[in-house]
Amino acid sequence: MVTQIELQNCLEWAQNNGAFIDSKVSFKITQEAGVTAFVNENFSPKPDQALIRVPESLLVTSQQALLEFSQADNRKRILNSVTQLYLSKLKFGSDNVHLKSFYQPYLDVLPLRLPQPYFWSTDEVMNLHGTDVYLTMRNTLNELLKEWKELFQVLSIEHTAQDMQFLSQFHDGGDSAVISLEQFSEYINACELEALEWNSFVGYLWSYCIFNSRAFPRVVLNKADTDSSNLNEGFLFPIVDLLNHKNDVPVKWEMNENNELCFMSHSPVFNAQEELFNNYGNISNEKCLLNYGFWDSSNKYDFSRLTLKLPSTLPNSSPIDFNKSGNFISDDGDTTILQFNLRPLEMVPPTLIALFAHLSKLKSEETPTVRSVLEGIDQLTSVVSQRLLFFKNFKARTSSSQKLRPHVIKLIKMYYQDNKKILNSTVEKLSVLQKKIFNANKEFSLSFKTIFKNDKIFANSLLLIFGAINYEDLITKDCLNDALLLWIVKTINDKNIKQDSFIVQAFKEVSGSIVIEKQDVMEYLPFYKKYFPNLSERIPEIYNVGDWGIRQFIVADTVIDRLVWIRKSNKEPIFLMKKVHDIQI
Ligand SMILES: C[S@@+](CC[C@H](N)C(=O)[O-])C[C@H]1O[C@@H](n2cnc3c(N)ncnc32)[C@H](O)[C@@H]1O
Repeated sequence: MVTQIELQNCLEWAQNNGAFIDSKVSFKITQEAGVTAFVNENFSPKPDQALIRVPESLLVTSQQALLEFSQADNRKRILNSVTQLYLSKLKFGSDNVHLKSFYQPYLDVLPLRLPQPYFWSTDEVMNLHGTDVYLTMRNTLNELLKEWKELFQVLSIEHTAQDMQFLSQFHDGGDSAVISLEQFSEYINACELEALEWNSFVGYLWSYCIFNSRAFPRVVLNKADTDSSNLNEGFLFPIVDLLNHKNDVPVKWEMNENNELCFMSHSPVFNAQEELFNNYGNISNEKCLLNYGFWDSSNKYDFSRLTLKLPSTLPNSSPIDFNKSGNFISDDGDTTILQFNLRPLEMVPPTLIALFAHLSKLKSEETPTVRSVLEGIDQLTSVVSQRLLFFKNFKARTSSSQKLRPHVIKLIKMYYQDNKKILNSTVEKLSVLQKKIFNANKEFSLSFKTIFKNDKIFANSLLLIFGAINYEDLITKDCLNDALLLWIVKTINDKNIKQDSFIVQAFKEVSGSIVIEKQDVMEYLPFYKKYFPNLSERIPEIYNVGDWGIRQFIVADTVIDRLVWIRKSNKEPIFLMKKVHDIQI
């Protein structure tokens, strides 16, 4: 941890070199967040009152980096990488690095041991296995390794012996292999931070993490050369980078006419001893963890990610443009990966509902229908519930040799708990949405439970056939589908039933278009023989009125496919009129 003396030296260095720090602001070192800024007295900042001003000459930018690595030749694409390498050289290199002695007091307050999970022990990292954070870390490290190798090639820098040995484990030196997070983690942990060489991969990773957690975007410097290609270019802003983060805190960073970069807080009032925060952007906890190594359980910008791997044909056939909606991640020709953010304070993303309604569509449905949407919500609920189970079943694990550090276990537990909370609330939201859609379409529905209650003669016949005393018995005796088939054919044969009933209409439609092959008949024969001619003889007042031929049952089964939605929560079959349901995306 940074010491009080190092912090003091850095503040003095900045002030001796023209920085202004308002006397109402002081810095302390805390157990929870390292260096932390506080206000000393109650006050209300005036609009545009700079609490901190730092001359441009104190910033660490790509300009200084290019003086050290002139071979990089101002290539915009790699400017951040060059600055990161420069930072590694400043921190871990010898004294003759450009401006090293000047920046030394600042370099001393950049913590060597970082809280980001890239620097956790292998056992700690393995507790994230199966999460999105785990995948992101693996991908980031693989990308970073490639970026670092390319940079070294451009700058003709040699790798350290330790890095060479690490890379030699992989065929073609890790160029095309995907290195596992476990392998990376073991390697990172094997490197001693105090003895890092500036050109080591772990040195570059340290620098990347410092940059990721402390850099500011170049656009705030108001430089005329700012164009779209260097919007991502960053620089280090000593002193202001000692402020911790809080979402929604109103702050401003601005260059003044004296070429000083200013930090303004637009909070209306401060109380003495209150923390003075910066705002790194309203960020989710996943980003807080990966980029900064902390977690805030009250973060309203938090979300849980739902990653779906689908055969490419499925999303491709849907009318939704997932690229435009921002859900598209990748497609290798066979599999498409889509990602959806589930946010506690927002509704379930309509594109996600629309996708599942599309996946639940029948061939006979050209557009999403009430049935396909309700069915889609059921399917989506299953997927979310499965993910929920993963987060619920988490137990911190460790190999016998390594101890998990308590503050890391706390972070990991918060990660699992908060994801669990979001997924739980998503399941609830889906249930509420499903009820809302169902209730809005109630007049176009008919539940089999109601049919059973109202059609006494039919219900009595089921007592004789299945021994079902009540509706629930049909479920326990597993004869609900047979009962449905019998009821549909009975309804069609009933002269008193309105011919415009949607069930009769659907039956007629199917009956008029269906082509029945011999093998269909063979398939239905066991079912048919189970009941006929027996039923026509035992209960002729129902089962000997009209047409009870096998064809009727084949048609009735297709009618069930098209109209019946089986509510997942209680397995209740409900007839739904075929009706378009628009989802506003
Ligand atoms: C830009 S630095 C801020 C100065 C930092 N406290 C230090 O000791 O150097 C960002 C780092 O500060 C810590 N940090 C920032 N905001 C925090 C917060 N709200 N809670 C806990 N730690 C925080 C994290 O370690 C993060 O990586």
